Amino acid sequence: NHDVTPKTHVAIVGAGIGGISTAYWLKYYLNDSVAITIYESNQIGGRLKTININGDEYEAGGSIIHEKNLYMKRFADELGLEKLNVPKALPYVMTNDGSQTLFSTLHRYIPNLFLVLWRYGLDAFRLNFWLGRKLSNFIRIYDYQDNGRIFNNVEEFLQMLDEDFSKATRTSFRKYLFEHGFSKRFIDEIGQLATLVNYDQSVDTINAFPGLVSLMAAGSTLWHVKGGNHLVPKQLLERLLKQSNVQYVNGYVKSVEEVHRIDINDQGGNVRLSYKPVNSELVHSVDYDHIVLAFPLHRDNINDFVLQSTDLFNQYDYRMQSTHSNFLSGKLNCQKYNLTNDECQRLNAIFYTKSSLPYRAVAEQLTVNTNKKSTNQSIYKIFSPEKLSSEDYKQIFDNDKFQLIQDIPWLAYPKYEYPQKLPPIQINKNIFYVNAMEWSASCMEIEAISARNIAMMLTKQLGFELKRSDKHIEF
Ligand SMILES: CC(C)=CCC/C(C)=C/CC/C(C)=C/CSC[C@H](N)C(=O)O
Repeated sequence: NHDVTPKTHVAIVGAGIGGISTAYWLKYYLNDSVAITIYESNQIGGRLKTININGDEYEAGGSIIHEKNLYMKRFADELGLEKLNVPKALPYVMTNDGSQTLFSTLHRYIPNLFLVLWRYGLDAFRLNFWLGRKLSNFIRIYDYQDNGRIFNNVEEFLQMLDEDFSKATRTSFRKYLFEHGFSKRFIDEIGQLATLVNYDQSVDTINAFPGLVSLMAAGSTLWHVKGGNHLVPKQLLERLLKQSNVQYVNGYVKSVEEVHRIDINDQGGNVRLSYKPVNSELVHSVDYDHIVLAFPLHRDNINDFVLQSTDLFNQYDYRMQSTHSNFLSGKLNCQKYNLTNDECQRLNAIFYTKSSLPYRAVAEQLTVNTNKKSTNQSIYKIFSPEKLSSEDYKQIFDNDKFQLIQDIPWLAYPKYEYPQKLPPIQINKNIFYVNAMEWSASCMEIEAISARNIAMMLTKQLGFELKRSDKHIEF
């Protein structure tokens, strides 16, 4: 019933996948009893974005989704967005520092499975079996959430799925894999490749939970949204805005603070949000019942943002990992790997396992619309922790046969450590923090899981029944 006056007013700060899916789940549970205002100073989609090169779009932010990521799948299906599988068998070379090949899937006649078995022996088999079991434990989350189970902090989330997930946050990925019986070669190559490519950290510095998520991303069926993953938050927002009591404000939120009301009859909100619309210098203040922070709080932004619990954040040094996505056209230098012309033509990616190198991986890009390479020229994306020089590019491409199209620096994900300090999901009674969960491991699905959990916490706190999952929200 759209005439019902909302009982609670919620502000969501951030229109990335975390913020928009929080709005989705809040509407799912509270429908007309909630009024939502979403604030964003930048583009909708946050770290989900594409880049246009000569009329073709390529993923420039979060790019892959696992086949068992059921919330991302649900969103795409409800929006009628097409899911395109990431091709599995694209040939690649793995090298330590570019001077020699450690492993390659370029062989025309020997199946990759044999190559893997030859190099990694039984580790390759055990990995599949073991990861499969870990994945079954992870996907328990969907049943738990469908049945109304809430977790109050990140540690509880990990514990309820698999006790080993929580232990994993306290140890290095190298030690964890070693203790689970994997060989040094497997750890130095497969483990290292997975964590460097997905989180720009080595097996020695990252803790084992994001390590596991990286391995999940390296060895499974993955997909992306046709047209770009950012279409999920963008189109969800468009649909939500057609509902009653959902608003969007293009403004920069400067602060969020609790309001202490002296008069108990004073019915104003509990938390005050101050913001500056993007095209104005005027600061406005609005009171809300609840505020959901849907962007990462870290040591470089926490003090710009007045939050009474900053102490809680300052005592831990939460940092983000800065990453550059460099888009180039060019021709790879294949001589280093003794490849024939034909092999060089087929080569899709080079992965480097030496973490002190200035770059992590170079891969030819597929357009987000066709899932195919550009017909005009080869477009490559190189991940690097710092800005690259032309000398660096010359190590990868044939002589001067390359052109830098764009270097996109971004704060891509948290910098993980062990033991991992995990921020609170509920900062105080009325302020929630969706991105706390990305300090377990950062990916779209974990944001959507976190969003549902917060919507459930709020629904319960307001005294409403949590409905059992009946699959679809009605728009
Ligand atoms: C921990 C276990 C057993 C399962 C995790 C399941 C899961 C959440 C899989 C997601 C894997 C994935 C697609 C990770 C992406 S990592 C960040 C990446 N660089 C990106 O493009 O988003």
